[in-house]
Amino acid sequence: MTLLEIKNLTKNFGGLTAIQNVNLEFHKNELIGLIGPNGAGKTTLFNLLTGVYGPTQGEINFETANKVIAIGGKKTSDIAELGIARTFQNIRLLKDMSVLENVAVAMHNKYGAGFFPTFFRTRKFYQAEKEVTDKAMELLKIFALENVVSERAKNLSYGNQRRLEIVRALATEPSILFLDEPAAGMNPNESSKLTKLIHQIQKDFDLTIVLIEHDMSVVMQVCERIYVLEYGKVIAHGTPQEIRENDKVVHAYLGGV
Ligand SMILES: Nc1ncnc2c1ncn2[C@@H]1O[C@H](COP(=O)(O)OP(=O)(O)OP(=O)(O)O)[C@@H](O)[C@H]1O
Repeated sequence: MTLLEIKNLTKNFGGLTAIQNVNLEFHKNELIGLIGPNGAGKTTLFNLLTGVYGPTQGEINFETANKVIAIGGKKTSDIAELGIARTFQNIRLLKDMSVLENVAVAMHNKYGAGFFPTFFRTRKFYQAEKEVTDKAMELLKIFALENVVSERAKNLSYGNQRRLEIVRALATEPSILFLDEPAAGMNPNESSKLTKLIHQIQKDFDLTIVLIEHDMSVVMQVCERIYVLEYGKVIAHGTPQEIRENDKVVHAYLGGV
């Protein structure tokens, strides 16, 4: 079943067309890879899907609560509220806050107790606070971060910062999660562990995950379907096996060598 559909999507930056007439769809509960050479338009596509940019042309339709909503050009916060979450290529954490606080802030909208209970510290306030902490701890455990909950985010290792970013995105209880190079900068062992974890959470949380990743072994291992972008266009789409054997893809990556 289609969760998110993109129709004839185009994004121009002045004279440069970063996304050109792209059509694609993401289904419920699948893990999709988005690959392509540097500058192909992968991050721009994520930015269009999460409201960082508005489209120059085209439609982005997202299904939620049995309704289809056009989200192209909507504000980032409105899109997040609909159940669309993401991580960034450059890690964006609240660096001076603790690991637990980072997750709690991300959950704030969903579990916030409101002004009155918060100001007067009512039972509802303490109940909401406990709910947030329990839920945050549950997620942090899955990502093996439960022993560093009091650390400031900036003091975590690079790999743990990346994992915390994913926890923050999951804390918003999304139905679709966009991960922009989650394993970038990790060593092969860390990267392989994270890949398995992403696969696991996609199943356990009934999530749709779209993954931008340069490491082909990662993409080929876990993704059910793959879209390949080059110069802002979809040049191929299919199963890992089909993509591996696609001449256009081989050409795009190897430059016809
Ligand atoms: N805000 C912007 N203003 C102008 N040009 C931009 C902007 N954002 C992206 N571009 C251009 O759009 C094209 C696509 O960039 P994008 O970052 O989406 O590619 P990418 O596939 O994510 O690349 P990489 O794998 O290197 O991260 C590039 O030519 C880039 O320079």
